[in-house]
Amino acid sequence: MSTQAKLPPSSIPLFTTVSSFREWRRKVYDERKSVGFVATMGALHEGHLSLVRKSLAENDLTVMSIFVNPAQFAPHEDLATYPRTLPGDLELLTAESMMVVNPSASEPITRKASAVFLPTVSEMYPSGISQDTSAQKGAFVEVKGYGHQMEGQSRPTFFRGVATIVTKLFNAIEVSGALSDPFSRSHGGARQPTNAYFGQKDIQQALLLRRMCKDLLLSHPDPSHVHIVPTARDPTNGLALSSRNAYLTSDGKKVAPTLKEALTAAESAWNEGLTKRECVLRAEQVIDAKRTQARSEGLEVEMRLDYVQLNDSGTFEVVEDQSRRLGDGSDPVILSGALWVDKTRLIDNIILGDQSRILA
Ligand SMILES: Nc1ncnc2c1ncn2[C@@H]1O[C@H](COP(=O)(O)OP(=O)(O)OP(=O)(O)O)[C@@H](O)[C@H]1O
Ligand SMILES: CC(C)(CO)[C@@H](O)C(=O)[O-]
Ligand code: BAL
Repeated sequence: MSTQAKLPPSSIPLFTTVSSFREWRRKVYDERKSVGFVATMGALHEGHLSLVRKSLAENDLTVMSIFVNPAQFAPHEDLATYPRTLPGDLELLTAESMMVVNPSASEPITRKASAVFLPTVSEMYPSGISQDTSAQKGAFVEVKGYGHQMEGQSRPTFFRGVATIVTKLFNAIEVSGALSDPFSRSHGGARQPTNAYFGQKDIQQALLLRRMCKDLLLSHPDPSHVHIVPTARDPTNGLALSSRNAYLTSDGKKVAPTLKEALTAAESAWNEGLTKRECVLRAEQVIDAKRTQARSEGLEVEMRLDYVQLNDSGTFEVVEDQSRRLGDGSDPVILSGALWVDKTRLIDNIILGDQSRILA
């Protein structure tokens, strides 16, 4: 099944071309299997594995893609140095298994990941890909009006790159199932994955992708099959797990949890009824205090706050004050932030209001 000589050994089938992947997908379509899809850039950690576990629990089969997508990195960003750890990733994924009770079988069955899609850059971008958007050729997907706030303010070309690659990945898993087929109808046509799983850590990305599925009238997944899974954290200090945490120095690791602490302080301020400005001030105070402490302890680390923001989770528009009431049936508010620790950019968020309206 493996189509590339240099791939590490793997008991999970690996596919590097769209055609070989689709062949596999067609076969499982014919076998009437539901498929869960977890898109990643590799360098796997517990956060990725939490998405895999949810998919294993909810689908017959689980597929992961590992692809470091050049189009979502700006020219000055870390495409060249992004951690690439395929052998370790495959070991972690292979170790994941889940017992599930299948009503049609007498014994519980064990589910494991069923396939990994590892395309090359030229497979995903047949017209080539430049990180300079003005030099790009080919088709791209933009979700207008939802990509310039929060992360998009600091990374203006990021969401265009993400929306484009995720559309391609969804399409790569397409099979031409007959829409008249009853199984196909109940699974939205079986042309794209049954369920897709994204992490809350990248909340704007996940919500924007839901919006994209809605606006492009995608049926597989339709927006209700785009699931958002809570952020997995380091249990000792609350730091959101992230592949880029691997860049942190030992001093950097000591201050990295400050972002979550700052957001928690802002959350308390919000719960006291304060305005956005006051909430942001609280967060900044936490970071300033940690910077002072780090200096006094002789840590060699620089911290620079990129932003702390409050945004409506439906529109992404900035929420200025409590006149935007929670609990009145309206969309929750996202309290999010980005912090540079030396050259590592950390992001995190807290959902204010009814999380169940977003996480599912
Ligand atoms: N801590 C986490 N908890 C839950 N999901 C996560 C976590 N970290 C990443 N994910 C999700 O895993 C998927 C793949 O993410 P990706 O491969 O970019 O990893 P990452 O750790 O977010 O990397 P980076 O450091 O580049 O942000 C995304 O849907 C992302 O939101
Ligand atoms: C969704 C994604 C795999 C697209 O490249 C990436 O942005 C990520 O890993 O979060
Ligand atoms: N986890 C989001 C991918 C990125 O920052 O490029």
